[in-house]
Amino acid sequence: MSLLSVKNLSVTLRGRPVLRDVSFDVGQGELVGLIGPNGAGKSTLMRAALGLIPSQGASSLAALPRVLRARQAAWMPQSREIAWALSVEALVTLGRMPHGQRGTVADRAAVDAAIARMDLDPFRNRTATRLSGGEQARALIARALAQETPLLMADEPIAGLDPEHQIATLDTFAGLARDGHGVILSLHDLGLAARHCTRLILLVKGGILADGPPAQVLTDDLMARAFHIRAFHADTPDGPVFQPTQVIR
Ligand SMILES: Nc1ncnc2c1ncn2[C@@H]1O[C@H](COP(=O)(O)OP(=O)(O)OP(=O)(O)O)[C@@H](O)[C@H]1O
Repeated sequence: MSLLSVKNLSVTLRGRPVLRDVSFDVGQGELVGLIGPNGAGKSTLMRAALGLIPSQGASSLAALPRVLRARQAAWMPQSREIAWALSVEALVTLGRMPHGQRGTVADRAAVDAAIARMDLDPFRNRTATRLSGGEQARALIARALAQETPLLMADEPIAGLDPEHQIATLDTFAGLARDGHGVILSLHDLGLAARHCTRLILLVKGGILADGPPAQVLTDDLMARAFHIRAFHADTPDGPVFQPTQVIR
């Protein structure tokens, strides 16, 4: 079942085309990594697909009324600002708002599960604005998890996390996908993308250059064209290893 369908999505910002005719579908069980150079349009694509900025073309999510959209997709933007001095538990509980936030057993279970999944039990009663950058990021991911939506979209969710929590967060997202959710996240770490994502969409200059399983996207040719890099890759008993090694000029 398709959880998001984007057709010929285009965005122009201040008179400049930033996204051109982008089309793709995301279904249950997919962990989709959106990769591409700085400025390729990854954030713009997610924001347009969510209906947060004006666009041409069609997005099944953007077409939904706001409350239904918030029940369909949780969103973690790139900016990590937490405005209010709430406890971590209160912040995560905000994720239940699209469901009515009535403090039901289901609400409390979702909040508890999200806090545990993001390893935040020791921080539960701490003021979120007084946590470190990575801890705040984990609290915001927990808020998105507590929303319990079919689709989760996150803009660079693992940037700034330590290696343990980067891997644990991607394992959590992979687990959600295995449970039948869809996950779309932008990320710059191609090694982690290779290991954890079921599919990669490579965006360059506002258009899709490649879309498929990691092994079909992280090729020498596409890496040279998109990023001007060469990389070492190998299949190991622990899974694929992909390490960018040098810039090609
Ligand atoms: N509000 C805006 N007004 C004008 N141009 C913008 C605006 N926001 C983004 N852009 C431009 O749109 C392009 C795509 O930006 P976007 O943030 O989507 O890229 P990205 O792939 O997410 O980049 P990064 O990897 O650096 O986060 C960039 O060239 C950027 O300068």
